[in-house]
Amino acid sequence: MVMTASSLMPTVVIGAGAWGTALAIAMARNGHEVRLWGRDKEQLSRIAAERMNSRYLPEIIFPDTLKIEMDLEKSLEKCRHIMVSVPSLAFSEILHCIKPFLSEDIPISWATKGLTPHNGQFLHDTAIEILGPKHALAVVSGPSFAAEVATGLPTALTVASRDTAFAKALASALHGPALRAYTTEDVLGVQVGGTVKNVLAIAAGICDGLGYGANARAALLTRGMAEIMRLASVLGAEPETMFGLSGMGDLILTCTDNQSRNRQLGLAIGSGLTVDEAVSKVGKTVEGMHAAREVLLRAQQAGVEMPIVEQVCKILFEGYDPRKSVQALLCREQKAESPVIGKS
Ligand SMILES: NC(=O)C1=CN([C@@H]2O[C@H](COP(=O)(O)OP(=O)(O)OC[C@H]3O[C@@H](n4cnc5c(N)ncnc54)[C@H](O)[C@@H]3O)[C@@H](O)[C@H]2O)C=CC1
Ligand SMILES: O=C(CO)COP(=O)(O)O
Repeated sequence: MVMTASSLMPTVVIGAGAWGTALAIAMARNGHEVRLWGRDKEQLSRIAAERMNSRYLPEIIFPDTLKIEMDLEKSLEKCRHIMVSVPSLAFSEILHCIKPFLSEDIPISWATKGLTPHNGQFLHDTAIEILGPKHALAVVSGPSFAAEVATGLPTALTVASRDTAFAKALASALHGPALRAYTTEDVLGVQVGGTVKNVLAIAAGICDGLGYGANARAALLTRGMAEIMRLASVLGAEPETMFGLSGMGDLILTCTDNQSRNRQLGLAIGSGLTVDEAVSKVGKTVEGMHAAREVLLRAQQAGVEMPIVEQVCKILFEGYDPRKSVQALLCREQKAESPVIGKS
């Protein structure tokens, strides 16, 4: 059977946070039958009664084709596609939880950005390890704040899958008057960009919180991009992907706009709060905080220098003074500017 947007319906979106809800709304606005499930039953009942997710996306009324699903097991029996949108910390737990109810022809996508905690795996590898090799898998990524997508502001996304039919069908399910969805086969590249940019957004927030100005921010973004490129190329991703929506696009968005929770954390640290105080001030999902150490470890294993990521780790986990970290970056050995492979 040819895979189309309609053949992916009903889709069950797992994770009724900001992004899961926004993606469910986007597909439902295109007339697709979508079910939204979250682990908090009380919150789900409230969403069902109000026809909106007032905690994360207030005032956005759900389209009629978006239904709330209280019983995950039952919804999995009927669905034709599952989209996971929980934080990376919960990703493998969710896959273990749904696995017993899945047949192998059900395609799975996720919008989670980050790595699997403790082993630092990319989520695609974790998905294969848990679910086996038979499911079609896709990653949704790109510069996309949930609130703007839910409001219907213009946005472009990338759908990455080794299964081109699935990528096209999912892109078409998401594609609407204000949402443009592109496809790529570079699953690894899309995951590298979406993961590392969160760590760099913390760095950009710190830099701005310290009041270091626009020149410093531009330098940080550019050198941060060089770090992404180096890691991506050593891991085997396509360099072009880094210049696309899921790489440079998301790096620019997250490092420069205060809607980013990663940037918010950095801003709070840069303005003088301790890391613990900053975490509780932001009080939301901050993926870069979880990914930073794992990204650095991967870079070290691959022999890639990522000085900005390294300083972010020192600030987050070793109590380094952010001013001293910036100083350490500025004091690095003088060298030719080179964002290319193998150089630093
Ligand atoms: N918010 C945004 O604009 C965007 C978010 N993302 C990514 O999407 C992922 C989810 O982020 P958000 O929706 O923003 O987070 P959120 O904090 O708004 O919501 C997360 C949801 O996951 C649920 N959850 C947490 N642990 C769970 C578990 N063990 N089992 C089931 N549900 C669990 C929470 O109850 C909550 O409903 C993250 O990886 C984030 O980087 C990607 C693009 C845009
Ligand atoms: O990934 C995002 C936008 O593309 C959301 O960024 P934050 O998690 O930093 O809010």
